[in-house]
Amino acid sequence: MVHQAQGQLVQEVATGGLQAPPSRYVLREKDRPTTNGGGAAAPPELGVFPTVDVGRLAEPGDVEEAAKLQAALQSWGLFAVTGHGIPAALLDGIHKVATEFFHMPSEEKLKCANKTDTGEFQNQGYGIDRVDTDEQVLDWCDRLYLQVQPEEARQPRFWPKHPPSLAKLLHEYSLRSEQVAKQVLKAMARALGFADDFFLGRHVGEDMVSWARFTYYPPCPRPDLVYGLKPHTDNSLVTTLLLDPDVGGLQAGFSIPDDGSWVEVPVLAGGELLVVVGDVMEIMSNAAFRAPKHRVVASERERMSLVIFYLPEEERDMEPAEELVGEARPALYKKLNVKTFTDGFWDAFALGEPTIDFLNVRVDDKEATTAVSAA
Ligand SMILES: O=C(O)CCC(=O)C(=O)O
Ligand SMILES: [Fe+2]
Repeated sequence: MVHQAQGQLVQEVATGGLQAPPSRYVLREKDRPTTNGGGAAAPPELGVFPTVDVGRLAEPGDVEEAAKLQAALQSWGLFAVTGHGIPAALLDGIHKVATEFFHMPSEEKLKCANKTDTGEFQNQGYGIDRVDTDEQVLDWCDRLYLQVQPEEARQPRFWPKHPPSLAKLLHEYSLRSEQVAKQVLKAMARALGFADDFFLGRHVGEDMVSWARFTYYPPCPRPDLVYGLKPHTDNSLVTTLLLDPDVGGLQAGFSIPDDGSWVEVPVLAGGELLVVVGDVMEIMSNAAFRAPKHRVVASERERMSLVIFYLPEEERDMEPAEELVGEARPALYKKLNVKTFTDGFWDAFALGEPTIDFLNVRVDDKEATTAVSAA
């Protein structure tokens, strides 16, 4: 339920020598990042933070790299990617220019505001994430959210005209990022013993939809009291992230050991991208791959990240691939429409709930037993 009042830009809240975040941002004590495991080193079960070379993954004979991907998917569900061939100047350029965008006066940025022509909130554009209730604890970030693919679905009114190179750099970066996402999806198919076109082509279709999210985390006077971005799993098959090369804050949440630990994702300063498995992949793979929970802890320094989410086309249905369902492993998730899922993501996100639980997508044990015995 979209609230009438959508709240202030965090960047405006954060100006003028603010001593502490206003109460709308302050978490209950039990949720605060410092009292809740607050970014520990990885437990030994997780191993070192995984890095995969996508150039090597493209060579089907490279079993060593395939094994690294497999291990990364079974442990963290997210990993750094090297060997993508994206020029450092492009990565650097898009990061700088997008940061410049957030440094421009609000008046300029609000030309791309996340409002429809009649002033209603909509996901696309510049602003804060959707506010649904007065009780919702707000995240310490502003964002610019844009549909990137298919190209004909882009809505130019939300694409910044300033800085002038931003749109062109986003376009160039998105072409490169798409190649990375596709390489990873092909390798994930191979990791399950299928051909490259198992996800891309067969279960996802030929054309993916993609959304870019630039997130700006203004300097926060008390990072221990707020979330930069609340815990969530991504609404995607896979997500590529260009993290801030200087300021960390992304943390992954694990249930090993089962104490709600949060583990720091390292700052990637060598031109690596990060790839994260999303909910849609968890469903389609029948939980062969799981979407990791993650969150961002704010900082006293500003931070900017660029994320691209890859999804199947809206009108398609998603469900566990039939090849991954059998007597030994019944379908763990129900079939549902991609658009229903992505719309549900925003409702769930505002509540801070996982979309899969919010939309009741999991098949419960009783249903699973009935489905198997009926088959
Ligand atoms: O800013 C980051 O590092 C992560 C952002 C993120 O998880 C998201 O936009 O889904
Ligand atoms: Fe995310």
